[in-house]
Amino acid sequence: MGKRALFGTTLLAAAIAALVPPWLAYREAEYQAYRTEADFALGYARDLMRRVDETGSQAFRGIEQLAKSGYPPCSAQSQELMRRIDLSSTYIQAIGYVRGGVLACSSMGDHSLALGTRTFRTSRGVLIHTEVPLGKDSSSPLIGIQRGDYAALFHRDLPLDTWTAVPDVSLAALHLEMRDSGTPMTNRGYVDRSWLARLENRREVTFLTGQYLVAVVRSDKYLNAGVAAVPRAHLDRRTAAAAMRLVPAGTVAGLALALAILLLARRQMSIANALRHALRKDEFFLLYQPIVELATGKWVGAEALLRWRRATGELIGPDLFIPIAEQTGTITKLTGRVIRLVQRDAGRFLVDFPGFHIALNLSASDLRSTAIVDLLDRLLAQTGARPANLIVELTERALLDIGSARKVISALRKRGIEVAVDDFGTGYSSLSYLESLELDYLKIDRSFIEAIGTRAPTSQVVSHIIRMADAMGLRMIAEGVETQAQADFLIANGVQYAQGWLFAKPISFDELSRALDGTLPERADRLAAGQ
Ligand SMILES: Nc1nc2c(ncn2[C@@H]2O[C@H](COP(=O)(O)O[C@H]3[C@@H](O)[C@H](n4cnc5c(=O)[nH]c(N)nc54)O[C@@H]3COP(=O)(O)O)[C@@H](O)[C@H]2O)c(=O)[nH]1
Repeated sequence: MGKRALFGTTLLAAAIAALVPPWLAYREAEYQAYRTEADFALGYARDLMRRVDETGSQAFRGIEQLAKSGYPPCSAQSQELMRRIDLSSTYIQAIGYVRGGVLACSSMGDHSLALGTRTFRTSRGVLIHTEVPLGKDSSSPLIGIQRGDYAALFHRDLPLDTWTAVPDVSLAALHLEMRDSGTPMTNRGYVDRSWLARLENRREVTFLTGQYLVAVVRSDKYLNAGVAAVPRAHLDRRTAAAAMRLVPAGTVAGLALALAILLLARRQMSIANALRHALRKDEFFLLYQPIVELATGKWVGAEALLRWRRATGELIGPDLFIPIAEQTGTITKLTGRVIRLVQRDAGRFLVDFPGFHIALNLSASDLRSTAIVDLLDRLLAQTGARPANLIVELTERALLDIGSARKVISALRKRGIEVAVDDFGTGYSSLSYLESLELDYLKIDRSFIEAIGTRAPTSQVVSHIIRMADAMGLRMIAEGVETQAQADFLIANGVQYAQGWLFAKPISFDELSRALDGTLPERADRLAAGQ
């Protein structure tokens, strides 16, 4: 990524980081306000439903008592029973005997009362008289429930009488079978009957519609539903109050995050600048970590590992600067430098040791063009080494751009330079993905080697990786071998090569060369021959 692009990306990331937390805080405020108001609405609807259910229960109990009493209708005993039922109930206003749509006698006495024409028959055979006319007044406050020959009357508003504290909340109890027509059994304020459809098969539901937050609760006992509709203004006020608490905290978090991104980017950019300076000042050098053939213990190669020593003497590890070099586009220059350092260190060493190899790490950017192949060709030409003296290590991440990777890998292998997939198992690639590439070695990541013989969840992974590499015909190099037990396990499981502190830490080329003296037959022969 170029300097400008990095700068732009950083600013964009900082802007997003600054805006997202306050936005999330506002969404959280909306959610909390909705939950609170929805809980209130549900509470009102549930309470209304409980009262309506109790009204129905009192009506049906009274009617059953009268029907089972065996007293002749409107007899003195029957009317006495009606009065007792009426007095002992909290909701019933009157209960009586119905003849031809008229309450012929009731707990109020002998005078008759027409039940009106607005009557609905439920599927359970109950008649609901939604407007029982009281005298000349057509807007009757009474509602009647009739089963068989008896009916109980109620004051329509009785189940609503406790909600004086929330006068603008609409409330209604509706019979679920009344559908499009019919008056609610009881109601206050605006209620839309179509809201019932939102219940579907649920027992209760809350939702926002138009100017209301609505709760609908179905009765457990009867075919009724209670509805409570809270005006949206309540919700808006509660959202604003919650936002006043949460958004400032979100804003602070957002600004802190944006600042952290800017500081991190500044640090990255300063390291990137320092890297460019270091390249000019030649502050890099290589260490080589031997790669051991497990069956013989022989050093058969070494991985070149880059180090940066600043003018101050400070040593910086590749874990810190390689990722930044990759992000800032300096990595191809660094790889070029590594190749020149190998050339400088090894000289004609690889001609002397044709069986020895140097492994080089490449990054994703190195694979974008075949220029890397030309650099390696030049290294071979200038050192007199054979292609088999080089192994190229590619991380799974570098292989993500499979098109470019395939092109470079193919060019390398055509020359006889072998290719290893590095840090295998740490993410990114799938088996089928790897199978589609021509590879020679699979390096088993240190994290899996560490887990050998432990109770770590990944302890079994290494066996799977070994089986998989075998099946793909790949040779294996285990990374980070630190104990003899790990080495024994790897030998027993057929892993051919390893590197790690058990055998040797990364060392300078001079140390490598000295340590190899006499250990390789080539060098021993030459020494014996006095060359
Ligand atoms: N693109 C490039 N990447 C490079 C280059 N040089 C190094 N790197 C990558 O940086 C990562 C860290 O490397 P380093 O700090 O050098 O660590 C290596 C070994 O020192 C370490 N190691 C080896 N054996 C052991 C061990 O037994 N225990 C232990 N704790 N650490 C051990 O592992 C690193 C080697 O890893 P790998 O390359 O995966 O084989 C690292 O990812 C390097 O690849 C470069 O020039 N270019």
